[in-house]
Amino acid sequence: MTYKALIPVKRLTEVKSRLAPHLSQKQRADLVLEMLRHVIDALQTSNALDAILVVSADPHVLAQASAWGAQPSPEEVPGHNEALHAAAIRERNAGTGALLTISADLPLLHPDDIRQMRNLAEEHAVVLAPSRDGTGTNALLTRPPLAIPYRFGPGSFQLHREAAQDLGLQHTLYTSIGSALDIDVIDDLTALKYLKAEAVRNRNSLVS
Ligand SMILES: Nc1nc2c(ncn2[C@@H]2O[C@H](COP(=O)(O)OP(=O)(O)OP(=O)(O)O)[C@@H](O)[C@H]2O)c(=O)[nH]1
Ligand SMILES: C=C(OP(=O)(O)O)C(=O)O
Repeated sequence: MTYKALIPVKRLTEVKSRLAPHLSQKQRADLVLEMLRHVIDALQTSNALDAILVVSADPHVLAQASAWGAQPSPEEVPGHNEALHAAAIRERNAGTGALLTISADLPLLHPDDIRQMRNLAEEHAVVLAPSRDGTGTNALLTRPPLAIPYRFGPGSFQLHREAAQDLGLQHTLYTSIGSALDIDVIDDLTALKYLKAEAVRNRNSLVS
């Protein structure tokens, strides 16, 4: 079965508006590209995926994705959920068995996070990775693509979980420091400093 990742990325002129009081537009664009590269690297290193697609309307994002070994996927329909839906339809029609739709702004994501979500997907049609505050969806693994509709936005975690429940699908949660910390507001950048050290300690304890 073919497993692929979809990473949605806005136009760089529009990213991280919640950080605008603290960072210039260039700083926000550079931050997004730095985190995107980290997410692509974690996905590649996991060896758990057959392809990684970056879905964006921004030519610079698509070019960087290609330079980093991901597949550029030009946005066919504008909008977060709409762009992902169009890409997922195309992948389902092409025979892709499962899609890991994952946010581009997860600076502590680790290859083990991907491996563990993929393992969970063997027994569950839907794997949900909530954001740190429990309201967002930082990663959504569905087998097949579009097993549940995309409902990204405020309160998306509950909406995605309710969709799986309403459709009677086997679903489960995956939570780790790496999957839960997405960078949206200035407090997330503060938390990053502390959680990075904790993530390293946790992994060292696992391997020791
Ligand atoms: N391709 C695409 N990706 C999007 C769109 N809207 C959001 N995303 C991506 O979806 C993920 C979550 O997006 P948000 O947190 O809502 O947007 P953001 O730029 O990270 O932050 P804010 O501007 O503060 O909301 C990020 O990877 C975004 O780049 C869209 O319309 N098209
Ligand atoms: C879009 C989402 O999150 P955020 O805007 O907080 O990144 C989401 O979790 O559905």
